[in-house]
Amino acid sequence: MGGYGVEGNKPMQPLFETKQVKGRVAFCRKSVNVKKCFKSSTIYVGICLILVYRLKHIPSAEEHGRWAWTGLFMAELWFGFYWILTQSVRWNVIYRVTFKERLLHRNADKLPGVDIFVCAADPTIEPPTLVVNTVLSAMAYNYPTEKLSVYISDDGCSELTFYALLEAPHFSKHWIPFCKKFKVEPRSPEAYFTRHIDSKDIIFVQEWSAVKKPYKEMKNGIKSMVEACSIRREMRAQHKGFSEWNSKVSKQEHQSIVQILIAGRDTNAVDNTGHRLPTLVYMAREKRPQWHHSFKAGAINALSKVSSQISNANIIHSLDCDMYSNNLDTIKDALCFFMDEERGHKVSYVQFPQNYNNLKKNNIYASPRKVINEIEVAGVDGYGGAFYCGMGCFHRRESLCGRKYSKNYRGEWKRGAQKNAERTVDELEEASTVLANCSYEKDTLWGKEVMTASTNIQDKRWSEGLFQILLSKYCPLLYGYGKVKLGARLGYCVYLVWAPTSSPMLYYMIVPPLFLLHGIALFPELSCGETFKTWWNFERMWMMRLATSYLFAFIDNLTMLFGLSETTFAITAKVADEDVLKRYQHEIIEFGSSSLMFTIILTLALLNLFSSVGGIKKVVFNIEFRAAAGLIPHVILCGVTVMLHVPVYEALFVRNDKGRIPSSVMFKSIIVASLACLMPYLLYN
Ligand SMILES: O=c1ccn([C@@H]2O[C@H](COP(=O)(O)OP(=O)(O)O[C@H]3O[C@H](CO)[C@@H](O)[C@H](O)[C@H]3O)[C@@H](O)[C@H]2O)c(=O)[nH]1
Ligand SMILES: [Mn+2]
Repeated sequence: MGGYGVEGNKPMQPLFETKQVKGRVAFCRKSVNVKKCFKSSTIYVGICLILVYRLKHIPSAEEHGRWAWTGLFMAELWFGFYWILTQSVRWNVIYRVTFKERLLHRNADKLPGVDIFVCAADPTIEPPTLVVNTVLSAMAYNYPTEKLSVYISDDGCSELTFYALLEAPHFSKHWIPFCKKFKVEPRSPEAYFTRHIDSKDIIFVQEWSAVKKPYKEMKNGIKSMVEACSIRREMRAQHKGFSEWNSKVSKQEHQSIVQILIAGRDTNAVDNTGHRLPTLVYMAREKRPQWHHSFKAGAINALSKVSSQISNANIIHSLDCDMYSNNLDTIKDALCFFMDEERGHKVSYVQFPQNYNNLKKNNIYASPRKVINEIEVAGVDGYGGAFYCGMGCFHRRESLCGRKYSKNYRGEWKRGAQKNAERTVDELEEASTVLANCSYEKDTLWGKEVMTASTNIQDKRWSEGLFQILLSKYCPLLYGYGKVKLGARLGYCVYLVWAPTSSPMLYYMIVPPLFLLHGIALFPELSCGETFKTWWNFERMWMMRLATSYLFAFIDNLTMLFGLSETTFAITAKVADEDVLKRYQHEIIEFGSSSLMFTIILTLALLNLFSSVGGIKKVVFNIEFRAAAGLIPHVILCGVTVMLHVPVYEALFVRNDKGRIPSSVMFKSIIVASLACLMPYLLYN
């Protein structure tokens, strides 16, 4: 490229800029000041003092509680370590700003092709309407449609999902021009139409209704098909694709299917205003019981091969079937990073933050998204690190296919699928179907280089996968040594150690209450932004997550390590029944299932309740005040735990909706908690 980095005689302006969050300690975006710095130093000193105290006062071998004391020391050591990890991502938070006008000004004629992958896996928990909405949102991105291709991977191999996708081309003819004309946001029709519109512009209101009508028809059509659980005869006859679904096809076992629903170069595939529609492809990769399908990673892998035959775009963007971009220009934002003349070649992928749009004010389930997105991800970025979170990521196809970074390589943006210009749709389908076969990867590097990345299900799956990375040769602390800054490596570890952190937390929730009941002191004698509720909810959920999901993940990892079990991928449900939604609106937590998770939570809650009551009794009636004083911190610790668990007691004693704790869980927990309470008596009397 002639005159690289220079436009005319002036130096070229960058396509993105980096902004440092002012001050060094970004605990919270706005309040960055000396007070916070002071706070973190005090916490640090506090942690050190606790550890010193523990070491100096280890009970002698004859005294009670020596092992418990040592255990608490270990737990506190771990918490201290964890706290230091979390600090690493708070000292160098940066934000990136893009300049899309400059991008278009300099690259209008050489914008690259973009292949968007949408993954779906189960037609019951990921309803076809949901999938089709995500697909439509991707088709309607504000980007030249002839450069856009949307691929859907259906791991559920469901003809209902296929049917829903056949509807997408029709509706997109209304939807895409409407979006472009009125700069609609978000571009998922469902999300858009459920919003309240308040416009006096008559033309807009008319067109709004004119688009909503076919949307409703499409939605109802899909709904009735799903309810009937089968495709009507006359529908089947309309598309050759249905012939793939014969009696032998099941979710676990079937041949590969590739159907091009809109061929991008088909000049008849245009919207209502005569503009070309983006390419749309349905794929269900082959599944055979004897081949491991590697879950979502396997799906992405198959999609990248299939798409290489059809559109072969330089940029790959992946979305989960329940997600959509809330910004119409997301693609251009990503391109500002890839196409920056100075630094673009150093960028292998661009990850956008993932958010949920129905979080309530007090965030009852304490989704850590805000902290992750606004601080931790940006904090790791400050050290030159980047998270890959799955959906919402843009990759260079080349780096996804294993090309190694080289200082001088710039890549060629205008590539694309010219090689396919001569082939017919049938030929393309045939060629790419082979690529979605299980055996295609045999003895090749496909899929071997890709690591299978592995609410409660999500927490467990994540913490499990992350802990696996910690134990693997890719552990950032070691693998990144000399390549990535220490700050980033520590930052990655904040997540990787979720699962093992469950042990010290459980220890803290079980041992001190038991010793309190028995009157043995384990603590020194007493000498304590967002809504308070949000913070409080956060502490509660953090405790519960550690004690359940992360614990399960920890155990699963250990059993896997010893070859006793295999990786699984439990897909998160994307629909909730109305009752549940109503309770969620009122910020009431769900406990209404008899899973082991709730038994553990309730047992711990009861244990702490019993112990606090017993402990308070001891402190009040203890004649020797010095002995009682040592118990006061216990009472406080258990008291705080009890207060954190108030919603659990409510769900047990007060509530009578369907989200309350089932009696089977209650009985189990009472028995276990009572037995645990008797333990100190059995041990020490
Ligand atoms: O065998 C499978 C299993 C899952 N999926 C798809 O993978 C996506 C993620 O599954 P989901 O159950 O929704 O997981 P979440 O925990 O909600 O997803 C988060 O966590 C995943 C990793 O655990 C990331 O890949 C996602 O991008 C991220 O949003 C969904 O679109 C699924 O359809 C498949 O395609 N094949
Ligand atoms: Mn999901």
